[in-house]
Amino acid sequence: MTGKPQKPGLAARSAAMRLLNGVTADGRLLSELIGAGALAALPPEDRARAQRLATATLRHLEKADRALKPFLRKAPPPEIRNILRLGLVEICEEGAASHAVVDACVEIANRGRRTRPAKGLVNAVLRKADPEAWRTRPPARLPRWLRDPLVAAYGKRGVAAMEAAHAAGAPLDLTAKGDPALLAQKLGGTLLPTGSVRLTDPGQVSTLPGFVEGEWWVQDAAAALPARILAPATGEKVIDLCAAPGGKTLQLAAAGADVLAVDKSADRLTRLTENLARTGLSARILTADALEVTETAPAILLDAPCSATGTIRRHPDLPYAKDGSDFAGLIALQAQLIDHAVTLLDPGGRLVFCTCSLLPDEGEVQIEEALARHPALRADRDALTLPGIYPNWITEEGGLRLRPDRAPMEGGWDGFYIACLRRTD
Ligand SMILES: C[S@@+](CC[C@H](N)C(=O)[O-])C[C@H]1O[C@@H](n2cnc3c(N)ncnc32)[C@H](O)[C@@H]1O
Repeated sequence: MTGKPQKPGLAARSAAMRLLNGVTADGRLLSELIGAGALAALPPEDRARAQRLATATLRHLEKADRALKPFLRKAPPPEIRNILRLGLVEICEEGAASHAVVDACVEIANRGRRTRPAKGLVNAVLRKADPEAWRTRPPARLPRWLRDPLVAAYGKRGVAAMEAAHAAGAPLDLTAKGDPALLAQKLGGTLLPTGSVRLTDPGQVSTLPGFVEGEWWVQDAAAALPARILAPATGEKVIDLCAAPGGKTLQLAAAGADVLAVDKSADRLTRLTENLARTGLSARILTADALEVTETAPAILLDAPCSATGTIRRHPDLPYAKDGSDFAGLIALQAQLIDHAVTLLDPGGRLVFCTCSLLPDEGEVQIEEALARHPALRADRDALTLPGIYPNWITEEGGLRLRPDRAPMEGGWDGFYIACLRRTD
């Protein structure tokens, strides 16, 4: 071995910095960066630590920028700003020992040609980190490109409440293959009124009892609702048009439906196949563009590709990796998929449309326009009446609006929009 031994925690912090730069400078999602091997060279504990640090920094990014502003005469270059953000969040939010974080951040700055000149600044600023003052600051605001349309839809107070929910993060929700009450008991979790099992401090998911045996799968409580709303009868044929990686397919199969799971991504369908194998459930799988499906069914689920803005509390990188420029294409595709799904519905059949989005263009507006285009469809409000769902969450056009700040139970849920459309001709 040559060279000085690495300071403890430095490898994880350096990797977290690379993740942070990849999101904020290159517009890549954490999942893409990690999937492409960004953490592959690290031992498992450093990998977990790097991911946790990068995620925490992104979750509190705008709050960190506001806290740093008084100490900076001018905006620092992006890489230095990210070192400051990371250090501040680790001290103030993660409760790490200040001197260790300052030393590590100075060392990280010292290692880069472009960041070296700023190591004195990093040292001086991070020494002033004040966890007490941090606690009194409001949560991170969303970037303007996303905040503006959300304020237009939900008002400033609504968006501030969502931002508080994003800052709080998310618990782990599971869907049981069998009896959820028994699963809640077995894992010491809480059974939510909607039927999901919630764990607040789960540790590593794959080591929880029943994972290997396929007794449950990870699925946010909001994401578990579309299949419950579709409520297939035993043996009923259901087409799941955008199915992978398969959380909803598993629910439909567990309910005894005869499921055709369609997705155009072969890679994502591999995960669906693995999930079916682990849980011992079955579905027919079709790798295809949903727009080319010709089979018909009395029940169709369309979990359309969308902005995923409802999942920010789990994926705080999203507001920084994206800028909304690809959303118009997604919104147009959603409308096309709805129109095609309607042609596959048997007379009297039902189509459940959903998106994990907070944007009305991918929910309320989409369904309002679909109802105008298809006079034979009606929105089935009764299908949305489930335990744990408040009547005032039902929207004017007859859909269900779920928001991260809107939940009676401890811990909130993801943002989602769900509507059940029935063919009346
Ligand atoms: C929101 S995800 C589905 C999540 C899934 N329903 C679940 O519960 O695990 C959207 C899916 O739509 C798929 N997709 C996008 N465009 C498609 C198309 N034209 N035809 C079929 N699948 C499509 C994507 O590959 C992605 O897997």
